Amino acid sequence: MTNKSELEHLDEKKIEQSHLDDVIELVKTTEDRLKSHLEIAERDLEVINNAFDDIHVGMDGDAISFDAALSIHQQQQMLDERNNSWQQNRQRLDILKRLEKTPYFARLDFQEKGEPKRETIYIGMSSLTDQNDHFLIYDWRAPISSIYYDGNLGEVHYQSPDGDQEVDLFLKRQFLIENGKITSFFDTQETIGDQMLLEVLDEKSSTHMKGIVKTIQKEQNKIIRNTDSKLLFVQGAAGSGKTSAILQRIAYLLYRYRGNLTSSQVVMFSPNMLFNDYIKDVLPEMGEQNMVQMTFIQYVARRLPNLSVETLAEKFEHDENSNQKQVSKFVADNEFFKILTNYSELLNQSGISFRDLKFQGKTFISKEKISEIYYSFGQQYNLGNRLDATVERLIKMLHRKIGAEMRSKWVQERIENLSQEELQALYNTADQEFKSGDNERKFLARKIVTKTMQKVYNQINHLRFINVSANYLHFLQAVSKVADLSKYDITNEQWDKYVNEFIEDMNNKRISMNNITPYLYLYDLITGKHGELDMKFVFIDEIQDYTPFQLAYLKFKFPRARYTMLGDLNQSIFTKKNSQTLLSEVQSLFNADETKVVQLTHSYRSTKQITNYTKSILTNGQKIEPFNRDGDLPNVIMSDSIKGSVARVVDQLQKNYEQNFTTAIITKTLEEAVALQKDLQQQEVPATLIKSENQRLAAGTIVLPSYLAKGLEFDAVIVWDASKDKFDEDEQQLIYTITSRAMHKLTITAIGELSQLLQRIPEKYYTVE
Ligand SMILES: Nc1ncnc2c1ncn2[C@@H]1O[C@H](COP(=O)(O)OP(=O)(O)OP(=O)(O)O)[C@@H](O)[C@H]1O
Repeated sequence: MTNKSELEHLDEKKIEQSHLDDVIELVKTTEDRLKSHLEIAERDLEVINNAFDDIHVGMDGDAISFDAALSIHQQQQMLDERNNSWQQNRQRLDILKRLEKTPYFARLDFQEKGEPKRETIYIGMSSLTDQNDHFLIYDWRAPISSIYYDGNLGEVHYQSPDGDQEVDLFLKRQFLIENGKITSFFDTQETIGDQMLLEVLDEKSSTHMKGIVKTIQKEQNKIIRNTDSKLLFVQGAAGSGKTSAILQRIAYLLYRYRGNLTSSQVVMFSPNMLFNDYIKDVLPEMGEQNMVQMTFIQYVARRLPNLSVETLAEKFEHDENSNQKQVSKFVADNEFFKILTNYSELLNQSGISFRDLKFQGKTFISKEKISEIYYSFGQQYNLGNRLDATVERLIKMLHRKIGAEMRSKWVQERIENLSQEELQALYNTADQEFKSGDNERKFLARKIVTKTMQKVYNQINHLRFINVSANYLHFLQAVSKVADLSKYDITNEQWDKYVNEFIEDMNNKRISMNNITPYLYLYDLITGKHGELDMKFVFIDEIQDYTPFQLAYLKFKFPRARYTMLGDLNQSIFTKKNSQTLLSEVQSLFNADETKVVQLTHSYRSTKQITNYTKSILTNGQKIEPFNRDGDLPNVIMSDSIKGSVARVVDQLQKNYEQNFTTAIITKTLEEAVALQKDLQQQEVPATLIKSENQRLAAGTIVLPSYLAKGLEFDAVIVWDASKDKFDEDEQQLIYTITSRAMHKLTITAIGELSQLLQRIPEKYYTVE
């Protein structure tokens, strides 16, 4: 830079700072205005609440007059409205407080095609207008803001509600602002310049994920702003910003469809609960509410509270032999989904198993009778309305039974033996009067029988008379007759074994991950349960760990939703898929013209040195391009005993600490994590053991098993015990997942000899100590 241009730059900075000061001033006045609105609203709420109390006090006994009821209703409505607007204003105030520190991060100068004048706009986390509705800040999600992320200078396009718009872009300026002061700014030709990205990526990791609004990349912007695909499938390398991009996408969608979309109509399936905790601040920091978030296991297991469902740890540490693998593959397949769907159609003629409905230990309506009723409805009925009609009929029978039962001996005896308190509890009012003793008896008899029969009523309404496990068992038994198992390399004996394991599990009140989804699917088909029609967007992260069956089931459960699926086929730690099969299986669930596939190949998380190392682990890997950020080469520490290796880990922790790096030590299994943390404790090295997904990430050194590290990232990672034969050949993806968690520093430890999977990596990519 010449002196002149330096001077110009300084002048320019002054002008920008003075503009920034003006904007901050306006933010502050807007804040003050809002605060006084809030105070008034709070006082109003108090007044309404007090009035409410007065109405309640004014009511005589239980009889509510029509006027009082109306008044309560009106007051309630008013209260709700005020509460809502108070809530909205509160949220807006939080946003303004953030804007006060950093109102915007970019400026664009452009001229819209056909317009006479150039325009200058500033882009920030949220929009801000002055008294004349003139925009001082544009929300990063506004249509025009798109050109900040997408375009180079010159002619660029963006999508507005009126269609494609063309503009001539003259200037793209980025600001770094701290507490209301511009620390630096730079004009860029590029999409989002490397300089700003580099500064962001150089920051330290934290126990909570950060938003990426200022530096969204062009490819990521495509994902964020896509609105026309039914299925948006994102394949991205480790650290390519898949998770970051979907969180921004959710914020974008909530903005774009404001008024028609609420956060409860967006659900995200994530790899584990630890990850949920990790990402939970991103949306609130953008002024949006979090979506519904859960893991697939949570989603299915909550429907079967009486069965214990295989856990993440059990699933990961359960070693299958090759026969079992074949069966697991078959029951996880799309084909199996179809077989089950077809089987359910046969059930419309015959075959559903029922349970006796019991009352006081005796059969009240037998399963044969229920079956007779169920199949008495004509061919035009489907499974769902057949069941509804059956429920209706059973309830009628129950009512008849109540009438008959009222005269029975046990009821008469019960009435005679009622204590004064019990009597009082049965009467509608304390001083209830009856025309005759007979009337009173009838009243009490009905109350007693209805109360006792309530259980049966609940059983009918909750469909307890359907024997779900017997139905599922019949289905499993029928599979070997309706499907050609040899096509899947499965013998009849192997299949029988699988069926017997299901029976054994049921006897022990357990269910495997393999069975739970087909089990629920059959239940839903029998009960005719429609999916959740209200859900508008479904996000599935780490898609590679889902089976085609599970995906088909989710599609069935959320039939109207648009899907965003993200994954990295190189990180399949459960399904161990190594090809594009998943993508084609997923695509088969959607129309090709409604599907969009996006590839993210740049990896932002790790230094160039770490990415070069981790990508060499993959022999069949996708294209991965490191981001040009420098750091140390990964180091491999060889020891000849566990004790020696622990001592070296302690040294490395100290070195990382000196560089201000937080370290995660990742072990393959939970057992190893527990043992290692104990060893560290003995050496008085503090480290938190994360042994379950229900825990939270802690600050400082942590030790955790591989399957809990999914989706997370740490300044420094130490891979514990990557010794020879520790990882099988098909566990390439697992070791890739572990190592790719490191942002700035990666260390591998091994005892005796290094894992054969890591020996293949070219020596130039690491050092050995
Ligand atoms: N455009 C961006 N600007 C700034 N940081 C980014 C950007 N994209 C990604 N990052 C950073 O890169 C890191 C990795 O991002 P993220 O966790 O979203 O990747 P991922 O593809 O979901 O990774 P994985 O599949 O390995 O879990 C995060 O620290 C994120 O903040």
